[in-house]
Amino acid sequence: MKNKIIFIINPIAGKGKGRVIETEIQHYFSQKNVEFETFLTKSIGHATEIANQVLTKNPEIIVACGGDGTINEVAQALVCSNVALGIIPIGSGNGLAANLHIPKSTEKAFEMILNAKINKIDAGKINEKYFFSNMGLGIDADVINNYAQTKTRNFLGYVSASTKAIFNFQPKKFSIELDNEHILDDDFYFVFCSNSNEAGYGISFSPNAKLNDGKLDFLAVKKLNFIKQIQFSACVLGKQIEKMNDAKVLQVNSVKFNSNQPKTIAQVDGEAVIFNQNSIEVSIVPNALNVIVPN
Ligand SMILES: Nc1ncnc2c1ncn2[C@@H]1O[C@H](COP(=O)(O)OP(=O)(O)OP(=O)(O)O)[C@@H](O)[C@H]1O
Repeated sequence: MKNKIIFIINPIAGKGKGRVIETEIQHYFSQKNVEFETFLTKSIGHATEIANQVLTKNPEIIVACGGDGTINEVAQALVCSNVALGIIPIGSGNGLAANLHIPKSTEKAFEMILNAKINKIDAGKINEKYFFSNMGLGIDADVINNYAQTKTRNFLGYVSASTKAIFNFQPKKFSIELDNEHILDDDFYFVFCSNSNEAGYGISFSPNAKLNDGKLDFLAVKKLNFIKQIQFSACVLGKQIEKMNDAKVLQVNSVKFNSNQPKTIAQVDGEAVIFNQNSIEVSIVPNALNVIVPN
């Protein structure tokens, strides 16, 4: 019998898929020659707690069943360990899973876990917290904070959260240091660091990002008028953001953000995070995580 596979399932992820996946896992894996266990998350942060607890049982693989938020919580515990992260993408956006080409079909994703082909990917670090897909402090952070307060966890929920964010948006004042040198001091519409080339729903603010290049893809866009905001959206949808004159696109190792506000509203892997600090440091940890990928 192969070593243990642990499944950590977010029952509220996606469009209710989290509620049925446990039965599918039990049905599929009980027919295979593997030892496995399933756990359901109860609240925000619980997936990290479970992952830390089950690491003491020396599992071979811990599988996050959910979206980018659940993957982030499970992977926090696996950074720089030998345990591989598996992903069953049942979230609503599934940005990281899309970049890794993880099958959307549950059965194909199960097969992938059994094949256990492992690649190393980098992790981003924002202060003491890891991210694997992206983080942002601009209008995206407002969208995600609005989304966190809605009950509609699907694309329509993002549309409604985005509309609210656009109409209420106040530019964010930051002083930005890139690789301890470049200084940008301005009011920003968008400030973003990415490890992955997809943010979810096929949308990308960093189409050239690679998960294993040891670099962060940085994007900053100064405050924009309404027409330019439409131009920004068109460039993002066309994956041509570097062609926009107002956009600064760079690959870096580290970024420091300073603001004159006592707290900083961020989105980290699509989840709302509030830092009670005005100084945010972002860096990259190369080859930090073993991830199961398709053959
Ligand atoms: N039982 C639970 N009740 C409420 N929230 C939960 C529960 N378990 C986990 N969560 C939280 O649900 C949030 C959303 O999870 P996740 O990102 O995996 O799904 P999603 O938002 O549908 O997918 P995506 O991020 O790909 O759009 C996470 O912040 C997670 O901490």
